Amino acid sequence: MEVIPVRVALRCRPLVPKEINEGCQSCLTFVPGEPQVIVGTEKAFTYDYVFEPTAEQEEVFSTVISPLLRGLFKGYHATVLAYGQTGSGKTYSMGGAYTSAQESDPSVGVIPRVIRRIFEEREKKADSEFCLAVSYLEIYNEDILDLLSSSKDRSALSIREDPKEGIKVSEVQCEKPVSCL
Ligand SMILES: Nc1ncnc2c1ncn2[C@@H]1O[C@H](COP(=O)(O)OP(=O)(O)OP(=O)(O)O)[C@@H](O)[C@H]1O
Repeated sequence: MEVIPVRVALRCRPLVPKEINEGCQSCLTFVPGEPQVIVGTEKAFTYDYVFEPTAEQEEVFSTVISPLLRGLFKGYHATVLAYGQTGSGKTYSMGGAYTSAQESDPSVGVIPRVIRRIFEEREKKADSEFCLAVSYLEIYNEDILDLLSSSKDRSALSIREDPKEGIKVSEVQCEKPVSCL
């Protein structure tokens, strides 16, 4: 059987206070023990994982992200894509609204948890050589912006296809330690 290297997780967030005040109601039913939701009364959708509103960040992380991190340390690439309409919880799940003061807070999301785990793993594997680098891009109104750029008026970057390196964003800032250069 062909292995599909893409997994889809559905996370349903709790109603936010504004929705509760407006009298909104959840329209999803969760099928116990199955990664399946029913919208209304009859439309059923099945995913690789389904998280109910009560699921906490730790559960999402240990179920969906931890296997990717195990793969990462065996040399595989990993991509996590948050997709959903505005207000559906992408920033919350990815942990984009995170400050260093909240580092150990159970509410922190995927990104700070991944970073913590990578550094912990690096400590454990003292016999391996690591090179950690980071870039941070935003696509806004179809423009690609470099969030690590300190220049005040960030100009949009372009995507190019390099015969050797493949598709890349030219001139993106990549923060890496001197030992990796
Ligand atoms: N699992 C959750 N538990 C509790 N609150 C949540 C959860 N997911 C999202 N929220 C809350 O719902 C609101 C909207 O979430 P968020 O800002 O993450 O949405 P978004 O998908 O990033 O929206 P946008 O596309 O507009 O940036 C926020 O107030 C957030 O705190």
